[in-house]
Amino acid sequence: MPVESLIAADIGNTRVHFARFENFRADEVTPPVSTYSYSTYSSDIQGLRNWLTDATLPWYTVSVHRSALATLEAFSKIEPRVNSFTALDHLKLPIDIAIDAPEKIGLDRLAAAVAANHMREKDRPAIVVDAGTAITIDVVSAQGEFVGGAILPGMRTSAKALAAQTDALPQISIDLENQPTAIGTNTTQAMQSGLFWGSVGAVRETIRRVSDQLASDSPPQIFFSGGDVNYLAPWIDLEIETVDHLVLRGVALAAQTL
Ligand SMILES: Nc1ncnc2c1ncn2[C@@H]1O[C@H](COP(=O)(O)OP(=O)(O)O)[C@@H](O)[C@H]1O
Ligand SMILES: CC(C)(COP(=O)(O)O)[C@@H](O)C(=O)NCCC(=O)O
Ligand SMILES: [K+]
Repeated sequence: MPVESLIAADIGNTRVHFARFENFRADEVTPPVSTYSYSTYSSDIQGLRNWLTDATLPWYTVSVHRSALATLEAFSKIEPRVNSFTALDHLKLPIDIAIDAPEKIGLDRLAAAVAANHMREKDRPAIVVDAGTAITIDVVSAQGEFVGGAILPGMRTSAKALAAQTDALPQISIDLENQPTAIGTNTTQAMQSGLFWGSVGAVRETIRRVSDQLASDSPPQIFFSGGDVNYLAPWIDLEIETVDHLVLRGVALAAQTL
């Protein structure tokens, strides 16, 4: 039976994203009617309560952060507007998985792949880029199997690593709104340049290598999503499709199959 109205949650390492879907249709991968997010570390449950409507709905989640999942699950037990709470695992996500240890795959990666698999043109493989705490670049084959991908640090994660691993480099804030000058004339600018343009180049090169390895008859369709997508995507110089809430849409699709 289709689950037309539901709450989907994507519990990431920086933010937890929620979406309410109404009149969800799998054939259209209907976008959410409303979204909310809180920090993974502070879990603003009161803000979540305020965001909820009066409707009592079933909840479905994917998580890559255990304590934030535990916090949300505890909330679900005391909140009357949570009808049911399903933490999806790889067996409940509707996609064939062709990797070494399917139970170890990040469920956000898998949920995004579910959505991309649904949205891609038949016979074209999909490459799914999700830019958050980590940047993940994953592949759905032309046959619709999740076949693996690549994981690299997100820009803020790389910035933290530079500050932590050196004596002299400061912790810098990453200004994603303004693209940095390539030739930095001070330490902060130099770090900003390397982090930003390095990430752009890393993503582009990885997509190129992945495409080469796929060697598919039809070119892969490239989907971009995640909190930092709007900063990264304009610089990739490839035909890409930016999709809001790809992981959450994958969760909503999975709910239809349970
Ligand atoms: N310290 C921070 N302060 C403000 N925003 C941040 C900070 N760290 C990350 N962000 C933003 O939070 C968002 C996290 O992206 P998201 O896709 O939700 O990642 P994840 O799934 O890893 O939690 C990004 O837009 C990122 O730029
Ligand atoms: C790679 C990730 C850390 C990305 O997390 P995110 O940036 O969305 O917070 C997450 O998908 C994860 O914990 N994966 C587990 C290992 C794997 O996917 O192979
Ligand atoms: K990510």
